[in-house]
Amino acid sequence: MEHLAGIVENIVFQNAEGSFAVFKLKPGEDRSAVTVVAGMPAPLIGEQLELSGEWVEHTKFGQQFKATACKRIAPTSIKGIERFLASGAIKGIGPAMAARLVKHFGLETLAVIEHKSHRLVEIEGIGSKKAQTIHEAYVEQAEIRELMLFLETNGVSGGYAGKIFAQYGSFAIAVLQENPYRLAEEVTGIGFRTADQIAMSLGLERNHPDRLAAGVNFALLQIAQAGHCCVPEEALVEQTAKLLLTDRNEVAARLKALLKEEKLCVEDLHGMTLIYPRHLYYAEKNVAQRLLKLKDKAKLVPDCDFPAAVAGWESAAQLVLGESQREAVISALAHGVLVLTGGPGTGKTTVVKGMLAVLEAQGFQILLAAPTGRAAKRLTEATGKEAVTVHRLLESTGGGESAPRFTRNEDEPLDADVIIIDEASMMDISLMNYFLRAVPDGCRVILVGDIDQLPAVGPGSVLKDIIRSLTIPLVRLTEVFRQAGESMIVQNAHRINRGMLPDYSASADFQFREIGDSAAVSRAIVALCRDGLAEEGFDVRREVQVLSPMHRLDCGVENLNKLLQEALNPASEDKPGLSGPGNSFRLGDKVMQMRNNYEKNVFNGDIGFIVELEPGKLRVGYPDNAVWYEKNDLDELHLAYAMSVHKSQGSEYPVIVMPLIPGHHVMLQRNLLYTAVTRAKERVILLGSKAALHTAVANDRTKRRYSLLAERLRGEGLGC
Ligand SMILES: Nc1ncnc2c1ncn2[C@@H]1O[C@H](COP(=O)(O)OP(=O)(O)OP(=O)(O)O)[C@@H](O)[C@H]1O
Repeated sequence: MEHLAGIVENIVFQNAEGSFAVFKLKPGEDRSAVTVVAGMPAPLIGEQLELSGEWVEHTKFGQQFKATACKRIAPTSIKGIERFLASGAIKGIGPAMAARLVKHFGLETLAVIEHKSHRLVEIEGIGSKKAQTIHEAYVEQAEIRELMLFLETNGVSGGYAGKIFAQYGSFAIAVLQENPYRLAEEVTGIGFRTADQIAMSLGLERNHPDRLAAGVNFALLQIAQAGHCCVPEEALVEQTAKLLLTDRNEVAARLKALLKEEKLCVEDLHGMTLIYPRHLYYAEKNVAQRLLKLKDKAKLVPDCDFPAAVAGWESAAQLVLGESQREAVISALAHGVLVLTGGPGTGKTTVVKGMLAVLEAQGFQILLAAPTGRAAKRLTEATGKEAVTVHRLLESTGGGESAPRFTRNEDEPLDADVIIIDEASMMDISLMNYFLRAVPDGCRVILVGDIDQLPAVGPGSVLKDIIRSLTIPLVRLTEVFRQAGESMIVQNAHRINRGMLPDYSASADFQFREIGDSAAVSRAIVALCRDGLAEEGFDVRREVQVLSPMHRLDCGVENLNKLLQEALNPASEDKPGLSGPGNSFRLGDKVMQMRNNYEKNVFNGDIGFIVELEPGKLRVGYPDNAVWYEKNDLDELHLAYAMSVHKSQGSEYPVIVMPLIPGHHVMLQRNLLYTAVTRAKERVILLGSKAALHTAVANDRTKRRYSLLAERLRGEGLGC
């Protein structure tokens, strides 16, 4: 083991995850800088480091010091102090100010900033307010550096320090020492594994009660992320024990204690014990309760001949409704809660227009909403009546993902007699709960959606469960009203839904391009977007959406995004860039918000473009607002040239391009292909192997999600 000490001169490279950096270190005034490679986040320029490691010879870059341990020391030389201050590490100090400070205070500069900040006013350009800001920024920075060191010593990337500091401030290290698992619950973007790494490094026992409890919660979180509201007890114990590498019996005993303390909830049904996280238990229970209540409590429509009212609208609209369509409009008048489902072109929007007309004629106050901004916009365009997102409807006012705050709730319900939600298949159990809590008694609720599409990304399969319960009035539209030949996309969507291969023989709007290997498919997708579709006049970044069934592999979302970014928005000297975990962003990039952020008022799946980029932060322009992201928030953003089919739900695009390759076999499912195809308005282009297409069409096995909503609606011995 060799040792090397010096001042960081500049950063050559750092990866987005903060786990690897290459930098130049100057070991002394008279020695030239050496290259250091280290598995850690990049240090600050001007920082003094003491490194341990070994000298290695790189075939291309020559001699380098490979550091395995790093100790950071506050800069001690005049030059080091100036470089450190000039690096931008302290808000309010740039290179010119750094030079002035060092010239005036010399080696004492950092001590003055920290302990005698009133003296800073001796420098031209610093008033007492600015002196205070500089002092605070320095102290905070010093604390963050200490926290970074603590994290790195415990085997965790120092890159998390900013987020952790933002949550706990000066108490951060104390919190981590007391119970590191709080990180997983309280700091967004930090999960169980990071917390566990710290705990293990601090010497916590494997079967410590805090660790077992955190493991159970993490396993439950993973289960919820897979779409379940609850999980059989044995499966939870098994998964937790595997995760923690501990004994099953100890996990089972800890789980029993958590249930006794009511930290988790439990339900016994048909000899099966199902465990819930608390919030999902109460959400499911409340959704069932509210639906049953609203179903029977609708304001009556007196003196109205329903069929005559509907016939009146048909003649006014010069349209003859199909039988099921008519039944749907009549049901909207007759029932408190109604589910309307059907595939593309079966007339859901037409029926919604009919419902609006007949319900408005009764003097009802009607609100329209959809789970995503794009779906709400489409509904507005189709009906001519303003529709908003469910979050906007409920007047979201911030809060975390697990505890959002809405102005509208049971105490301040929505002002409406009828609320119609489109794309309701995308509502997970939590959002449905928040929504139904805000619906006043007597108000009608109409849920419109296509149950053959993928279920919501979040937990539950609410719309399917409601239908499965057979307790809520339902109208299913099956007749396709779009003209045959008008759109092969709609015809093919229905073929796929029935398990038949799509017909791509003669139509330009539904194409299948057979390409053998996956790398060639990814290249073909890039060429199609950059050249083919662009030459045809499509605004590729806005009108074409590449979808993929998977995240990994050549044709997965991640790789396609990298290739498409390079092709559609290449790097150039005058285009600034910024790295986040997993993604490097450039001015002009198309990006997607990956989770609900109630503070910023942007939500999972929102798409925008980077409109401004400054050192350490960038701004994304969304259709309705523009939002700044600091470097710490960049894990919330992904490139969106390509996206998963799940994320595309609720949106429509002129052109959909999608790879279908055998390597994606676990995700080759009928409802996934169906969802992808129904996103396209003008053209679908599938590229890949026929075998993969056949597999996707034939595979209608969808995993049932654990949920007891249908059973609760049926009152099967469960409290609700
Ligand atoms: N009863 C009807 N008679 C004639 N045309 C109809 C009828 N119902 C719907 N259509 C027409 O069929 C087409 C599809 O209807 P609509 O847009 O309402 O369906 P949708 O289920 O909302 O479809 P998508 O999900 O694809 O948007 C439209 O052109 C509409 O005008």
